[in-house]
Amino acid sequence: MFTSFNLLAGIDFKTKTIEIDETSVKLQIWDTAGQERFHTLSVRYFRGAHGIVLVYDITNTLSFENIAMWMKDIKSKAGEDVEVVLLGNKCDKEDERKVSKERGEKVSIDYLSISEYLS
Ligand SMILES: Nc1nc2c(ncn2[C@@H]2O[C@H](COP(=O)(O)OP(=O)(O)OP(=O)(O)O)[C@@H](O)[C@H]2O)c(=O)[nH]1
Repeated sequence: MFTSFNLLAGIDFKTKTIEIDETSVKLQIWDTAGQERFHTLSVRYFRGAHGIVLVYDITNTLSFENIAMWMKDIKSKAGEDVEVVLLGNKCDKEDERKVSKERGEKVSIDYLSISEYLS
């Protein structure tokens, strides 16, 4: 279970402790808003991150097009060793898909297709 704190409008902070190879690992997860009005604020949290998960909505072309902007910011503001994963969300809505799997896969980072509802 996640312990969740809503620090500011547009930023959620969650912690979770998991076991990996009998070692206890505490995850700190910053959930920043994708909306334009929170963009500058969200980018501040890139610095010091070990991993960044970018999520777009497969039924919304604009949300995919925004990924390029986020990648640019990650390149300039996050550390060089940061791991980036791209998730195409809402794959339960295949009939409403606007962004092809191929477009998602063309972005040169790890790509996965997911659904919050089918997990
Ligand atoms: N069908 C479907 N709906 C989803 C899925 N994931 C999220 N939603 C819906 O999409 C809407 C937005 O979800 P949020 O989790 O608020 O999205 P968000 O990316 O955190 O939004 P921001 O933080 O404002 O950028 C909600 O109505 C969710 O119920 C999914 O996998 N499938």
